[in-house]
Amino acid sequence: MMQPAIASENLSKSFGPVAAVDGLTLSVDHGEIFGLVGPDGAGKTTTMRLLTSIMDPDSGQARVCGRDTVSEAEAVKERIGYMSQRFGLYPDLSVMENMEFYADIYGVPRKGRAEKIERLLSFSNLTPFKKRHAGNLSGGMKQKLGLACALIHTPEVLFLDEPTNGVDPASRRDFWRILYQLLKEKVTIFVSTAYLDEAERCNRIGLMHEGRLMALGTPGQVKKLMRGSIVEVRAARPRQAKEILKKSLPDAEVGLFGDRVHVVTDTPENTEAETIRILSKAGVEVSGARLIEPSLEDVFVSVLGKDGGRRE
Ligand SMILES: Nc1ncnc2c1ncn2[C@@H]1O[C@H](COP(=O)(O)OP(=O)(O)OP(=O)(O)O)[C@@H](O)[C@H]1O
Repeated sequence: MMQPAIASENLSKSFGPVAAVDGLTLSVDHGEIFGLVGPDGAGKTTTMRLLTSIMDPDSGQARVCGRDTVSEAEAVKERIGYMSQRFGLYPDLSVMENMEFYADIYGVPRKGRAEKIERLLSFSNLTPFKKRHAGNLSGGMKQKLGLACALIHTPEVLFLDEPTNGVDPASRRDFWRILYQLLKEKVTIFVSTAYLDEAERCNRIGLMHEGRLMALGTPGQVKKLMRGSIVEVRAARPRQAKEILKKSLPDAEVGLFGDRVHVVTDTPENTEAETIRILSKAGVEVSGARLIEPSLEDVFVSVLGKDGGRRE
């Protein structure tokens, strides 16, 4: 039987009193795109560092491409690509020179190297910019160059730590198109993100909070973990509507999602009518209340608590 691309068992790492990664057990198959989702400080970066053999765990173990991340760290590093949050691009070097630099670092053979760089530049739509200094690229283009550099040695597994953080929506879509192309070429992708719309695009996701996996499965399976139903309320003054509903419905969970108020309840039929009644009585104009399918964001709030699970 083929080994999974990534397999970890009870992987743990603490920094003083903080359990950054706490008993992480998961496995990712070849050709899969797996999303690690969680708020800032959840332990995503530490997980990446453990799986990419940059840091050793305190306990537990992990195998990547069939190799142990501690005793066979070099073999792991040869087979993976890693784009960290502070991926080192050289601003004074051109796009092309950055690629050359990483090709040297990874020991990519001279023979066939030029073709490979050309192919990666074209793949990431950077060919027209190959002479431009990396420092003068837009945020989205920098991320694409980072990706191209992480792919220079044809890795089997690609680790991407919040690759689209702070990138505009159009560039994020563009970046994901490239990731899907890579999947077609049978690269396994392990990506962390704080964006839930991106999590929806993964084959499977792990929801991480305070170093632990709170949920693991396809986005559809994770959504089924949601307790209760959601009534979405559209009101003229959503913030005020949220506060009023919070006070009037102490047993329900009330949150603001964009300009909509979500009320989590076990009795959706009653709640639909009740929210309209409560808000109308308080003088807040309501244009509708209806039962909706939970999004991953709803699940996130329901699993992690009202603050979204941020660790200070
Ligand atoms: N080198 C370190 N020394 C001390 N504490 C650390 C170190 N690295 C991480 N931590 C702590 O471990 C916890 C998890 O951090 P980690 O960076 O893995 O989370 P994250 O989910 O990647 O968040 P972010 O997106 O902000 O990087 C945090 O409380 C963080 O402060």
